[in-house]
Amino acid sequence: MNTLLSFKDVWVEYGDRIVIEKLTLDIEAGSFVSIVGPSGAGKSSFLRLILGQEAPTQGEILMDGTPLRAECGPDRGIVFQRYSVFPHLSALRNTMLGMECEKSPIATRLFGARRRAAREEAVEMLKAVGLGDSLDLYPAQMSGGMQQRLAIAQALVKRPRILLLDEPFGALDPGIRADMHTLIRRLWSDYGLTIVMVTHDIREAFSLGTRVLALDKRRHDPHAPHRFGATAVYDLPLKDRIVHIPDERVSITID
Ligand SMILES: Nc1ncnc2c1ncn2[C@@H]1O[C@H](COP(=O)(O)OP(=O)(O)OP(=O)(O)O)[C@@H](O)[C@H]1O
Repeated sequence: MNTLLSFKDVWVEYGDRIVIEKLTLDIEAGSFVSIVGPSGAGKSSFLRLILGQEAPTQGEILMDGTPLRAECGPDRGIVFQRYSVFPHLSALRNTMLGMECEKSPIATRLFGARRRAAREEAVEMLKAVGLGDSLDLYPAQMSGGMQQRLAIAQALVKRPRILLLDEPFGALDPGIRADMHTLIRRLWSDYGLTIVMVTHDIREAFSLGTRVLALDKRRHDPHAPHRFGATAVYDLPLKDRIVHIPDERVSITID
């Protein structure tokens, strides 16, 4: 087992409200972890911890054995249910922007050969998500499914190792969802990603995940619901969907 992330007795508290408590678990490189749980159980907080947008109140999170930096890095990308993309930019500019911000944080614009290289990478990524014919469209001219494809391209163009998905398909029609499931499986495999996905759809959790993790409170105080936080109450590994780990990148086959 090649552990990518380790949570060691992690707690998240906001003032006197405990949201996550005593969370200890490892996430294997190349796995696809589905996170389920009731509303308010701390699923998005869990993603924010991995993203580095938030630091644990207690405990520690290790990535490759070293403490995770409490800042968003290019090694982690995220896709939300909606509104991830910029409405005033075309699909191509939306996809290039991530690279421009990273490589030119002040001007957020690249020039000359670097710009041409970024454009090529963005076009490749848009092709990979099925938007090769929509480079010049603006989000308002796209369907919900196309916008989510764009959000995925935007996250993946920075070549993250970990892709975080926060109910990414929740707002889509069932037929489009099925297409998106096929897409995300392919990208997971092609790019050797480790995926952590929050979903309210239990079927989706089981059909995509190599592991399903349920976050919920083990203890309730009806007079003070904020006193206890959620932790991993179920942690179910699903068949052998993870495989070879050549070098550091991971290749995956799905049975
Ligand atoms: N910055 C914050 N300050 C105070 N409380 C917060 C903050 N962020 C989240 N919370 C609280 O933490 C709890 C967990 O929120 P979180 O969004 O992680 O839950 P969730 O499981 O993702 O919920 P949902 O399924 O409804 O999206 C909620 O009670 C929320 O009100």
